Amino acid sequence: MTIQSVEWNQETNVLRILDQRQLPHKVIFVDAVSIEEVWEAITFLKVRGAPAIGIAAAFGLVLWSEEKQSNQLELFLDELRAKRDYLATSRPTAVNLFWAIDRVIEAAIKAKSVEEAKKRCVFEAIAIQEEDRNTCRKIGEFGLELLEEGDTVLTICNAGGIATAQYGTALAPFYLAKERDIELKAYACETRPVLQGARLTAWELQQLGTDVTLITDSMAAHVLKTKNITAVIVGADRIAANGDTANKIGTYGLAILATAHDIPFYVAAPFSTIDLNTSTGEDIPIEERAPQEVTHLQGVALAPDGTKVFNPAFDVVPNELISGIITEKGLIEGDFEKKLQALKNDSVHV
Ligand SMILES: CSC[C@@H](O)[C@@H](O)C(=O)COP(=O)(O)O
Repeated sequence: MTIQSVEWNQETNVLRILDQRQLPHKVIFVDAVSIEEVWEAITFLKVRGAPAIGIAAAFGLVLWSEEKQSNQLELFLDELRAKRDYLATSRPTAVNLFWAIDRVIEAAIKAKSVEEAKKRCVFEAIAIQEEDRNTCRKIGEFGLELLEEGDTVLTICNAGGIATAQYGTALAPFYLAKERDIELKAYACETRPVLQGARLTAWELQQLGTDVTLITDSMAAHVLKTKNITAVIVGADRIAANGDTANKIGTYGLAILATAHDIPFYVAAPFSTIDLNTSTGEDIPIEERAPQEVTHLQGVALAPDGTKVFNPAFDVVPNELISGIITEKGLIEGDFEKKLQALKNDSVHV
């Protein structure tokens, strides 16, 4: 059984969170018992990766609702909405956060009593997590169809099982390949400044028994030119209506490099990451994080005191550089705008 980034305990009302800041050296779980602790866990990257952030936030609302003593439904729902707004301030880019907490609110407002609203909150959060597991498995299946035995994939950041309910998005094909005894190889960009590639992807693929080679981000061009890379596959934090995709800083550069070397560049993401209310990548809010992430490495200062820093956590890949978007409904290619719109609220497949 793979490690779960977020696990809800129905008996104790505790949310167990894998503290991803401690990986790969320590596999430590922390217990969140309040909505504030969930906010803190998301903001400071104990839990990270778009789908996992959404799942954690949904359970954050559950934690609040389970604690709330009230018989007045309207008051309860007003406060729940305020807590939704509070959680929405934890990180700005991954749209799964807003999607998940809005789903919990939509479920709760159908209730006729506080008791029922509380039950609906738990039910919805569990459903979001369960659905994500199934969704990621399907992404893995569709992703694997693009690959053959012996292929090598380059990725960035960590879009793996610990960034989702299970399997991951960009890493999901590796899980499916392992089940089917198909050998795939991976190159993982270390992903400065927070090193999700080195700390998380290298660790996760090692656990899986996949042949993974770690490179620094600046080696990507050389590797794409010389290492017979079949495809670049990355995750996403938000996909705009026209297909422009925000993902971990460095992803845009990889898309340019993949295009220059005539290597397909795929985005793997669930439909919960597609935001039709955001028209283009220009409208996606890009999180800027603390300068210390750049000036320091694991607490050790690299730059002189007072160095000016720019630290955007994400960048945006324009749709024309994307060969296809691997979703739970299949591979989307071509006119993203039209196809995303048609598929988003529809049960049909590509
Ligand atoms: C399946 S996770 C997809 C994305 O959220 C992932 O690629 C990513 O960029 C995560 O950034 P992070 O800052 O670690 O939350």
